[in-house]
Amino acid sequence: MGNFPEAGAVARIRLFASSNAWIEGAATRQLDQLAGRPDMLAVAGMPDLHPGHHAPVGSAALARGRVFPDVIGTDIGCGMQFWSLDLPERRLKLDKAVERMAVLEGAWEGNAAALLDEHGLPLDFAASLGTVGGGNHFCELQAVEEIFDPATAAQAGVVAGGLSLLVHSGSRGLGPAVLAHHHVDGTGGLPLEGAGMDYLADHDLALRFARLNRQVIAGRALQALRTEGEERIDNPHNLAERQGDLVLHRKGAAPSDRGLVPIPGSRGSVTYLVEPLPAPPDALASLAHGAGRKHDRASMLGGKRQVASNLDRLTRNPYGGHVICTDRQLLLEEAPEAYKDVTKVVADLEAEGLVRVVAILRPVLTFKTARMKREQGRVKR
Ligand SMILES: Nc1nc2c(ncn2[C@@H]2O[C@H](COP(=O)(O)O)[C@@H](O)[C@H]2O)c(=O)[nH]1
Ligand SMILES: [Mn+2]
Repeated sequence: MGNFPEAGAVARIRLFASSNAWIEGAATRQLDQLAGRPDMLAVAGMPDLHPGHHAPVGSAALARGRVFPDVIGTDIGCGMQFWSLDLPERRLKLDKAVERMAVLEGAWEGNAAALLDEHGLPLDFAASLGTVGGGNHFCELQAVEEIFDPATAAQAGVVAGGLSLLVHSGSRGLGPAVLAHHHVDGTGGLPLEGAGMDYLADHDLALRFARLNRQVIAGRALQALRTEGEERIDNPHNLAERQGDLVLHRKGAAPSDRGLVPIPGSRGSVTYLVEPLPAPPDALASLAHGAGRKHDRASMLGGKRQVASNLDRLTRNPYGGHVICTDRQLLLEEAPEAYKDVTKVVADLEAEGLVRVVAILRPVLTFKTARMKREQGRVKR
């Protein structure tokens, strides 16, 4: 992982963003606080950096002999899964697809318990396997906008006129249960020996649950679209990775050591498919995982923006595509304007020599889950 200062010394901090990148002071302060935790060797901030609960989203942190569950947070294993479809864009019947993809709102009708059992995973959250979950999770059908490197794009099944699916979801109820079980007060984390290893064992189950969840969601979407497809990329961005006595934490940071990486912007902007380049050790084998939030949820619900938005506008995208989401509040919170400009984020990664753009994809149909009725009621009060 490179030569970093020894534990006890000041951890190295590196921000991979241009001076005009949109990065809040609160996020850089969180990056400094992360670097000040015990046994921390190095932290990296990506251009999608924004404030998180216990650590900034868009960051990676390397520690010796210690793991920090609160840094990874509740949605352990959340990530992006990319599928190529055997359906050319010219054969897509968008109206039918909009109608059929709505099936994702309900529970999966398959045998979740049997599948989890087969994968050696706990059954406690079987009911949510194959569901997208709320917030900024999504399942999105995408079309090819531009290909810069056809040979590399073909490795991910991206060809002119083709369609792909990007699934963003995590470990549903399992991640929060794992964090609650290994709760630590304060910012001291857990020593790797003992309690830290116990956490990592449960964390790994949540990581595997999250990947399986994305696979089931993709399978349901393919069935709804009456097509077949192939999983090409699975890139988790909330995870801890142990390498000997080192622990690499990623909080909303995409691993750059697993092949091509999709970097989505929002339901109203493009996704970049990038190839990671050999990077300096300071980057901690990580990249931006998206555009990153520019405005928090509360400010997206504020006067001006809300007045200007009707449901029709909110459920269309600038490319003529559709958004399936029956929850107006969520549509506002997750409006494209809530996010930074993904083109600038990717330009910063390119300028830092971390990636090369392989292709650009545009959103055709985005599915977002409506909040549960009970939750909606709580928010309104
Ligand atoms: N293509 C889409 N991208 C989206 C959508 N909603 C959010 N996003 C992007 O994904 C990341 C995910 O962030 P995370 O911190 O929740 O893991 C976010 O930063 C946005 O850039 C969408 O509907 N479609
Ligand atoms: Mn995520």
